Amino acid sequence: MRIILASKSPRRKELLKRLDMDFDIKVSHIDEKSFEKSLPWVYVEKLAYEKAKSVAEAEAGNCLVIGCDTVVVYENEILEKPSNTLQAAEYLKKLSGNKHLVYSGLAIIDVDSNKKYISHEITEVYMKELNEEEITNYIKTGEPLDKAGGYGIQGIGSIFIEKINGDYYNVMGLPLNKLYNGLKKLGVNYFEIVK
Ligand SMILES: Cc1cn([C@H]2C[C@H](O)[C@@H](COP(=O)(O)OP(=O)(O)OP(=O)(O)O)O2)c(=O)[nH]c1=O
Repeated sequence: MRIILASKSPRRKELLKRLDMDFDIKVSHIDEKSFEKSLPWVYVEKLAYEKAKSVAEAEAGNCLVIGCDTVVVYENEILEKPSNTLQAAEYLKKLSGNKHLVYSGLAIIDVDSNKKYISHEITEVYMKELNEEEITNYIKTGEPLDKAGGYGIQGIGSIFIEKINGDYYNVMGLPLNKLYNGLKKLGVNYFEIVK
C-alpha cells in the first residue's frame, strides 16, 4: 500500500521516517489563511482534512494520504506560524512563564474506499519565563519562524520547556500514537506495511 504524506513540514517527514515507513511526499496547496478560525480542535481537524483531501483528489488506487495541522493555543487564542520576527516576539512574550496547549489535527484518507479517519491530539506545554534578551537571541537563531507559536520543542526551543503533559510528538507536529490508532481504525496493520 502506498503512503503519501501531504506535508512540506520537515518535522513530519522526520517523524514518519523514524517509524520506518516507506512514503512519498506531496505538498498540499490549500490556502490556510482562507479558513475561519473556530474552536481549536475544529480548526485543526478541518485543516488536516483539507490538506489530505487536496492531495488525495489527484491520487488513485491502493493508497493512504496523511494530512496534519498544528497550532498553539494560549488563552483561547490560536497562534500559528508567525509571519515575521515581530510577531514571533509577540507570541514568545505571551507563552513566556505560562502554560499553553498544542493542538494537532490528523486526517488519513483511504483513496480506494474513500474511508476517512479524522481526529486531534492536545498536549499541555509549560514554558519558562523568558527575558527580552532571551527572546531576541532565540529569534536570531531563525528557528521560530516556520513553527506554530514561534518555537520548536525539538530544537533550541527545548531549553525553554519546563515540562509537558501529553504526547511530545504532537507538539513536534505529528501525533504518532493517534496515527497508529487511525491506521488501525482504517483496517491497516502498521507492522504489515513496514515489513
Ligand atoms: C509547537 C511546534 C510546532 N512545530 C511545527 C510543526 C509544523 O511544521 C508547524 C506548524 O505548521 P503547520 O501549518 O501545521 O504545518 P506546515 O506549514 O509546517 O506544513 P504542512 O502544512 O505542509 O503540513 O510548526 C515544531 O516543529 N515544533 C514545535 O514545538
